[in-house]
Amino acid sequence: MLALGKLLELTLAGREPTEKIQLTREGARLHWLGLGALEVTPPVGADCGLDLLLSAGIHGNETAPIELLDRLLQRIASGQLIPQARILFLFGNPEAMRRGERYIEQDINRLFSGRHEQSSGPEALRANELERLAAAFFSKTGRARLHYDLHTAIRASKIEQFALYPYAEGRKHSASELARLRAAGIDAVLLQKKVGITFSSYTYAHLDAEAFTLELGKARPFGQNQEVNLDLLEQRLQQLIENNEPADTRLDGLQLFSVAREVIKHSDAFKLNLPSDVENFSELPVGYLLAEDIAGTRWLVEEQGARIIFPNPKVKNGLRAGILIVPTTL
Ligand SMILES: O=C(O)CCC(=O)N[C@@H](CCC(=O)O)C(=O)O
Ligand SMILES: [Zn+2]
Repeated sequence: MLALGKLLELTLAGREPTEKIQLTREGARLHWLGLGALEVTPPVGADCGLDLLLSAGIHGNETAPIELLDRLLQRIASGQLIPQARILFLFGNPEAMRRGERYIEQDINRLFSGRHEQSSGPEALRANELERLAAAFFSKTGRARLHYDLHTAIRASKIEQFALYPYAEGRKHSASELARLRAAGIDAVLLQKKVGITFSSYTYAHLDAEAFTLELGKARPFGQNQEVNLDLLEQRLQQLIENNEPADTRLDGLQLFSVAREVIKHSDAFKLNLPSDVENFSELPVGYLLAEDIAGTRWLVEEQGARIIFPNPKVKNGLRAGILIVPTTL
């Protein structure tokens, strides 16, 4: 296998490879662009016109997707997988990955779409660099652009594998992208209703890519991901890379939700009225007092069929401490 196939090892060791560009025997080109960043170009004449950005490790302790990208890249570097798509592999937060932490100083996934400019520290610098790498990758015209930002969740989930589909003014969510996700084993999709500050929101709203955050199970340390079954997603990604994806337009069984409200923590007085082990997608009855905050602020559930995801009272003030979602249709 080519040495650049060991991007994960290089990233965790903080090492720069001696050779930055290598070619596989089949003519695919691997180009190391910087820490945790590698671009794959298909052999001459084999390019199907898809630009595929695959990122993981935006949160350093979410290791199952990092291991998945490592397997895919190793297969490309050893000639088992011959790419017909351009691919950018990104490991989001290398220092947090080394420490096995979600982040070092601040959540990098709240620093995109220019937010990093109002901030400082390692994550702000890295968010700027990731935006620059993604923008350069998606700068070629006339090509399909797709970004999957792979994550795992802090807590258990009633629906294990789901996606968040960002929002941009005047743009429609794509039914064929939803069908692609369904075939990849995704059971639910949350449609965002406003522009966000996450990595997938940036590539969707600013770089015109189809983009998703994929939540793939519960976060565990490296080597302990046996319970996270990524077989369907892995198979689908390989098919995308090799350009032999079966045409699949069915949405059968895919549950759709839309974001009703983001619960924002305003102060240290914020109190979330949920058990600490509550699962994502737990239903909340109308009238339930979900949270309380400074100056008598109360978050009462008003929506029929509401469910909670990502409840987290420990986030910094000003950030989202949970999302209330409701069932929807396209
Ligand atoms: O489990 C949790 O509470 C968080 C899991 C996670 O990291 N989710 C992403 C979702 C990104 C998005 O909204 O597209 C995040 O919170 O950054
Ligand atoms: Zn995450």
